[in-house]
Amino acid sequence: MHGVFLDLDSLAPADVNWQKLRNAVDSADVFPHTPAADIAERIAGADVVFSNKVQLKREHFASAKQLKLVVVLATGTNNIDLAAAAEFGVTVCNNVAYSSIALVEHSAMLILALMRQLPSYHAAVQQGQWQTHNQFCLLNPPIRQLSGKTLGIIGYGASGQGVADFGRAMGMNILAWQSRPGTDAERIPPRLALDALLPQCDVLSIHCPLNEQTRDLINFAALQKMKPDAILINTARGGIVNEADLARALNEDLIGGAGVDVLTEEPPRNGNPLLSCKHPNLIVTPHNAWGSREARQALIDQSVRVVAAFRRGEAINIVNGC
Ligand SMILES: NC(=O)c1ccc[n+]([C@@H]2O[C@H](COP(=O)([O-])OP(=O)(O)OC[C@H]3O[C@@H](n4cnc5c(N)ncnc54)[C@H](O)[C@@H]3O)[C@@H](O)[C@H]2O)c1
Ligand SMILES: O=C(O)[C@H](O)CO
Repeated sequence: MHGVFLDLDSLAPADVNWQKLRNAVDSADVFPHTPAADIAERIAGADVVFSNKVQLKREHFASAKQLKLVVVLATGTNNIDLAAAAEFGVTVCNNVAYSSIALVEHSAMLILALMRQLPSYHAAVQQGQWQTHNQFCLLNPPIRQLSGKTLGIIGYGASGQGVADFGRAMGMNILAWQSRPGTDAERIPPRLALDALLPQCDVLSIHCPLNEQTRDLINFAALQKMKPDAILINTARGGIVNEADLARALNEDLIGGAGVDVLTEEPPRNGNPLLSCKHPNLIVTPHNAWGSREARQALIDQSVRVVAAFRRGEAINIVNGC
């Protein structure tokens, strides 16, 4: 079985044991990254393709005659044409819950930083405002506690449940919006329609996949329904939140702040409304919520199991029903 790694460097492989995944196939071509124009040629002789964020489209599945398996080195599979893969008999598997702890820690960091106005206070100290103040402390803009506030979760899967647990530990009330009914074991909190959820949230955290149902889910109309001091967190995918609408909502003080780890274009070579937005309570991180060393190793370990299960004829983590 011949494997092709299209974007190994996206895993920052230097401090993890990725060779065990290389050894899960009989032979391999390993590319640190792959420009779109080179994909077809590189995967032409592959039985298995490993991709984190390289986009695999219909034309690639049509031309890669030997391809049997795509292992997405991520949870999100929005970079893969899943229907086309199924049409050409290619199984697509992802990695589940490997980064939940990292995601929860990153989301918690953003929630706390924004509720406590960390960007403004950091800037104030750097600009010398504390040094020249007539009191011993700075208390403007207002600092808010989490206890007693309402945390809304969109997408109550691995990371959504983990962020809900963090919220409960902080004394928050949890509400969730989820596309499917949950099991008792998942302890899904009251499920509300999105329109009913939005006005109640002090913090809204997004944890659903990007797909045709969730694209632009949080648009200007949705943002207008939120509390004027609400905090929006998106560690899921760019495109679920309309970025121009979010920048406008921040500029017009319709919400109190936002923490965003993901953008529609990554890296954002062509600019982005959120990168030019100067709102004092906006934090943008470079899609690295998942990226702890522990999570990257867990991703590799799980991918080894995915390949081994496929080779045994007992595929796991299938996302395209094939
Ligand atoms: N920023 C990062 O570093 C990072 C890391 C891991 C995952 N992610 C993204 O976060 C997403 C969630 O990750 P996860 O591990 O919690 O995945 P998960 O599959 O465990 O949970 C996703 C949940 O969303 C629900 N859902 C699906 N469609 C929905 C819809 N239309 N409306 C509401 N809920 C819907 C699913 O039923 C599921 O419960 C991934 O799809 C991925 O795109 C980002
Ligand atoms: O979906 C994921 O797992 C993250 O975006 C990291 O690739």
